Amino acid sequence: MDINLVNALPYEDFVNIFGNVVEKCPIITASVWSKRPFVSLPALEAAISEFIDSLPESGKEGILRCHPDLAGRDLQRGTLTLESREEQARAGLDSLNSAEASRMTRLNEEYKERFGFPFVICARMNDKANILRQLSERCQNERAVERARGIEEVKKICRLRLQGLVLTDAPNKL
Ligand SMILES: NC(=O)N[C@H]1NC(=O)NC1=O
Repeated sequence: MDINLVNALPYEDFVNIFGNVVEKCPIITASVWSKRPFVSLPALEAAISEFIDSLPESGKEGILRCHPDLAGRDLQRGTLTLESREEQARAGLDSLNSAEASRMTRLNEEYKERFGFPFVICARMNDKANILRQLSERCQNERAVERARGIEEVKKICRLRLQGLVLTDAPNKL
């Protein structure tokens, strides 16, 4: 999809197509529509990033809380968003053995208990062993470090989702 086409979209279509580039946060997409025209895809990405950075810390934590656990209840129940389902499958999180699954559940709970938001990592850039290792290591961090780290990961997920929508000929939601 050409950037000129993106810029020409009415907000209903823009939100419909790009509303989940940040998981379950269509308000971000709806807000950056006002910043059109974007000179390029990275400019659209930068506008999203700036919006996120402008939020208070509670808002950033809110974004993290919109993310499903990795290999969690939503995956088991089939209630993940399409994007998250594909990302988690790509990292092999839909085929954990029982030892891996129980370790993931225990560490996810420990992480949420400690920080009050879920562990977020760009699943497409990691495999399951790496995710488990980072989950265990990041449980040891300070809350502010983890908040910032989680937001960095949200931005990586967003970049890959945007690229998937704009740089491919994948059918969009129009
Ligand atoms: N918890 C978490 O990191 N979830 C996200 N990660 C990712 O790549 N897709 C998601 O939904």
